[in-house]
Amino acid sequence: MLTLESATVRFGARAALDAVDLEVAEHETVCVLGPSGSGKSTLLRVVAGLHPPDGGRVLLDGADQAGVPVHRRGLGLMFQDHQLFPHRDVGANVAFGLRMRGVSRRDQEHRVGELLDLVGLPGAERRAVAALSGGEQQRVALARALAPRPKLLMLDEPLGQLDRGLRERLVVELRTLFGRLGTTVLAVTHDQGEAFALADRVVVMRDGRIAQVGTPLEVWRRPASAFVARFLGFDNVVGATVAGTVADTVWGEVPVPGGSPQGACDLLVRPAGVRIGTPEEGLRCVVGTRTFRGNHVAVRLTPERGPVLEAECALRDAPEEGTTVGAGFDAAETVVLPARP
Ligand SMILES: Nc1ncnc2c1ncn2[C@@H]1O[C@H](COP(=O)(O)OP(=O)(O)OP(=O)(O)O)[C@@H](O)[C@H]1O
Repeated sequence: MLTLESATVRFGARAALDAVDLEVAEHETVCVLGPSGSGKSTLLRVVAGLHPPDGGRVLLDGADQAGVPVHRRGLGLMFQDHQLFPHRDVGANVAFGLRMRGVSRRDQEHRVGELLDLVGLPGAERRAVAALSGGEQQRVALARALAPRPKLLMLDEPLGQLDRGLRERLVVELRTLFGRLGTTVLAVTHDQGEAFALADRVVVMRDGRIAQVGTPLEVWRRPASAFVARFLGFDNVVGATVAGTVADTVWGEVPVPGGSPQGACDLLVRPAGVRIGTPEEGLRCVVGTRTFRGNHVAVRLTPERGPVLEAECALRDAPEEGTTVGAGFDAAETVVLPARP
């Protein structure tokens, strides 16, 4: 339904979007992720028609959108810079897009009621926007974006300003809602947790290019590069040379899954794949900080050689800070990443 063909946007000599190809299928939720400045908002703005591409094309249902203004693209926008109208009540905010399209007053009222039920704010039509909590305002903004039944809903940091607990709850609600409505969604977020919980596919961006596209599970299991691995929060990445099922690294020999690419590469060892034993077993390390994360502990280990290692262990197995332990590696939790460029 949405196709980007080699979409390019330049600011001066720099490409904020560098020949990006992307397809979003009908009923699909795609989340674009990436560090600050990687081009996420630029991608959304090009699709929305808020910024013309300097090269390439944007197609919606096969139709080239060159020259088509924002309000003619059939999109629902929920952008940070499209805040609610503070002096209008909830009903008037949700009805905005319908009024613009000349929908009759009766139909507007009916649709607004429907939308408010849908986003969990039944009967809120006459409430003042300023008197709503952040989460409620977010729901109103969503109802407003959905009201004209857009063919594509575009969200920019949809839950950005909300606190963590509320975000986690809303993200599940959104996913259920989009599934039920069959809405096609393109969302941008810098929060990986949010993207992974919401998306059918995630797009990881770096310097205006796509670093990886895949389902959350694919990207999580097999990051395409050291960049993606680090972006996902995996810091145990070292240079390695793989021969058979063994990677030679600064940490010593690390077992890797059968069928891994051979030769020079980057190697990711997930924290769950670092086993902590006695100093006689494996790589000698001094135990640094321990961070309690609900049902496990993240332990930072300083090995006798090579970069810091993060290990994950059960609460009762967490070693004392300052003690010396031995680290072993589990092949099932290692991923051979493509060679460095
Ligand atoms: N109007 C503009 N003029 C000049 N440069 C711009 C403009 N808009 C964006 N850029 C540059 O383009 C690059 C991509 O910006 P963009 O806002 O798309 O990134 P982003 O991934 O959305 O970042 P963030 O997460 O911080 O919002 C950045 O280097 C940014 O400085």
